[in-house]
Formats: sequence, structure tokens, C-alpha cells
Amino acid sequence: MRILVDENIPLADEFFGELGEITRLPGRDIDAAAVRDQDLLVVRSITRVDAALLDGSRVRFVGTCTIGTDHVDLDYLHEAGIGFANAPGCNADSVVDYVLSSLLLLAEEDGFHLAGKTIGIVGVGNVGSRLAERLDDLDVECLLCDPPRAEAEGREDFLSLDALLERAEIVCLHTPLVTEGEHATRHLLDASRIEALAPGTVLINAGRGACVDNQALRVRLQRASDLRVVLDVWENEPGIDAALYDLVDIATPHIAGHSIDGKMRGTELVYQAAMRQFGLPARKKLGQLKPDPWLRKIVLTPWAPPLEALSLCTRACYDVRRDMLAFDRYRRRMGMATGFDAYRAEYPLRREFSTLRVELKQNKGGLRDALEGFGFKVKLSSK
Ligand SMILES: NC(=O)c1ccc[n+]([C@@H]2O[C@H](COP(=O)([O-])OP(=O)(O)OC[C@H]3O[C@@H](n4cnc5c(N)ncnc54)[C@H](O)[C@@H]3O)[C@@H](O)[C@H]2O)c1
Ligand SMILES: O=C(O)[C@H](O)[C@H](O)COP(=O)(O)O
Repeated sequence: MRILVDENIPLADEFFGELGEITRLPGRDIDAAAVRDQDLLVVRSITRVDAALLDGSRVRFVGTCTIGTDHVDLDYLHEAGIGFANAPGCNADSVVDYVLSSLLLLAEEDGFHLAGKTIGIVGVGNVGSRLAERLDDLDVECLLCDPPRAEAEGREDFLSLDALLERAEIVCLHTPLVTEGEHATRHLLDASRIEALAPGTVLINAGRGACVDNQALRVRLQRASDLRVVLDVWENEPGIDAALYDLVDIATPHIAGHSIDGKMRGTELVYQAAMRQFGLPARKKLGQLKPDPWLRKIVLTPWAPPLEALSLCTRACYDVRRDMLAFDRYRRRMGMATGFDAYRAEYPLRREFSTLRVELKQNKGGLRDALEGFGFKVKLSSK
């Protein structure tokens, strides 16, 4: 069997090696000529998978090691009888780490506490629901909006988008990009909703760029810099709006989900689906292959002030400023589009909060709940 894999997929040899010969290419170089003689194609979100790529090829199965599927023409694959799998939830915890690291940074810069804030989560799937679970320990009020789930599950506690936007001080978007139908998400935040955001609102988009009308957001920020904006995803990646880039508070190149833990989970999920497709046993397990965490444990003495301690653990594990500053360096050196892709391709190793254990000698000021809310494994020990 011949297998073509995006070069930014970790553990591809370990998982797929037993199936046949592996070729690796940058995701944007995967074209019709490259896939023609392949049997299995494993991609990330930057490869458009459609008839133009696959017609006339031998490919029988396509896997994307991502949550999102908006780069894949699912109808075409179905009609062509080509098997398909994505990796639901694989990097959801990584996105939640990104959101919490960003919120902590803004809270420190602006001198506010997360406790007591009202946070609106739009899109309550794997990412949104895990974010809500973690925030549960932090004494924040969570407002949830997910009309497809509200309809399917009869959830009366879910709000409409406009009701959520009216009350939330922090708005987190975790919706997929859906361009058609009753629940389309393209420009879910359109010009009128962006204009109506109350001054001081924090807006975070780590779903898909086009869920927010980027031009309208730029216009609002040019008129008044009264919002705090965190954008990990953008319209027209990698050639994003440079004027908007200059106006937002935290700008990163679609790396919220790029923890090595999330990427490896994505490879495992696609491997399992491919083995099912080919009727083979999936013997490889991520547990056998995963590298050890690089930072295992932080021990906090009774003198640790709770807020500083939370900040220290978060930054030790993942500090969003690293990605902001690095992206800025890359885009200055290479230009926006090339820098955007290059930083993602060379993305430094990042572990998830759940890989770090925090040992506490004393549980002062709700520190244990805050650390657990952020996702760290906490042990209270008097020794
Ligand atoms: N920035 C990143 O690196 C990164 C990483 C992972 C995922 N993502 C994006 O985030 C999206 C969400 O990820 P997930 O794992 O939670 O996906 P998911 O499929 O588990 O959940 C998406 C949720 O959005 C809801 N939804 C759909 N249309 C909606 C609408 N109009 N309004 C409100 N909610 C709506 C769905 O009902 C679903 O519950 C993915 O589709 C992907 O596009 C981005
Ligand atoms: O949908 C996803 O899983 C994420 O957006 C993913 O992190 C995208 O990463 P990429 O495939 O673009 O490297």
C-alpha cells in the first residue's frame, strides 16, 4: 500500500509504517499528481480534499488529523466511495489551554479576575463543553449557545446567540465553518452583531476564521479600540488581513490546537479508522508511543500567593505570548502568508496542561479549584 502523509503529522511512521511505503509532503504541496498512485491519504486542514485532488487517483481512504472538516468535500468522497475519517475532539484540550492562557494574560494586563465574569460559549461541542467544564471550577458564570444541540436535545438552558451576546463579558467562539442551512456559521458575528458588542467585551475566535466577519471587525476596531480581541483563526488564511492583525490584542496563526498531545491523538484516531476501513486490527496504541512530559511536576510551598501560583503554572506549561511574539517575528521576516505557514510548520513542542502535576502544601484562596479548573493534575500533600 502507498501512503501519502502531510509532513506535519507526528508518529506517522509509527502508526502507518506497517501498512506500506510512506511519502511525506508539505500540506500545500499535496496535489493531484502527488496523490495519483497513493492508496491512503492523511492530511491536515490546509489540503483541500475534493474531486480536483482525487479524481483518477487510487486513493481509497482519506483521513484528516483535525477536528474541522471544512477543507473536505464530504459529498464527493461519499459519491466516489472513498472512505473518510476526521479526528473528533483530538485537540480540544489544547484549544481550551489556549483560551485559558489568553484569558489569564488579558486579566493580568487589565487587572481583572476571571472569577465573577460572565463568559459566553458559542458552539458547545468537544471544545466548548470542555471549556465550560474547566470554567466550572473557577466561579465564572457560563452562558451556552448551540442551536443544533438545543434543538436535538431540547436544552432549555441554552441561549440564542443574541441573548448570549447581550450578557456575556467574554465571548468564545468554538463553532465549525458551515456555509449553508439553518445553522450556517459563516459570518455568525456579522457587522451588526460586532457593532452591538458592548465596550470592554473580550472576543475570542478559536473556531474558524470566517465565523467572524473580519472586515467588519477591522472597521469596528478602527473606529474604536474598545474591545479586547483574540484571534487564532482568520478569514483567508494564510494571507490574512494585515490591518486587522495590527488591531487585535492576541494574534496567533491557527495554532490553538497544536499541542503535540492533540496532534498525536489525531494520528491515532485516523489510524484506527483506516484500519477499520481496510479490515485490519489496530494494534498500535498512543500510550506506547507518547513521549514523557518535559515538565512533570511543580511543587508550590505554603508561601505561594494563589494568583501568582496559577499564573506561574500556566506559563510554565503554555504561555500564549510565545506564539504571539514568534508569529510577529516570522511575519516581519517572511511576510504575512509565508510567515503564517512557516511558524505552523516549525511549531515548537507544546504539552497540554493535563500533563503537568502540581503539588500543593496548602490549599489557600481556592488555589486547588483554580488549578484543577485550568486542567492541571493537583495533589495536596503536607510532606
Ligand atoms: N483553532 C484551532 O486550532 C482549532 C482546533 C480544533 C478545532 N477548531 C475548530 O473548532 C470547531 C469546534 O471544534 P469542536 O471539537 O468543539 O467541534 P464539535 O463538532 O465537537 O462541536 C461544534 C459545535 O458547534 C455547534 N454549532 C454548529 N452550528 C452552530 C451555530 N450556528 N451556532 C452555535 N453552535 C453551532 C455544533 O452543534 C457542535 O455542538 C471545529 O469545527 C474546528 O473548526 C479549531
Ligand atoms: O480543526 C482542527 O483540528 C484544527 O483547526 C487544527 O488544529 C488545524 O491544524 P492544521 O491542520 O491546520 O495544522
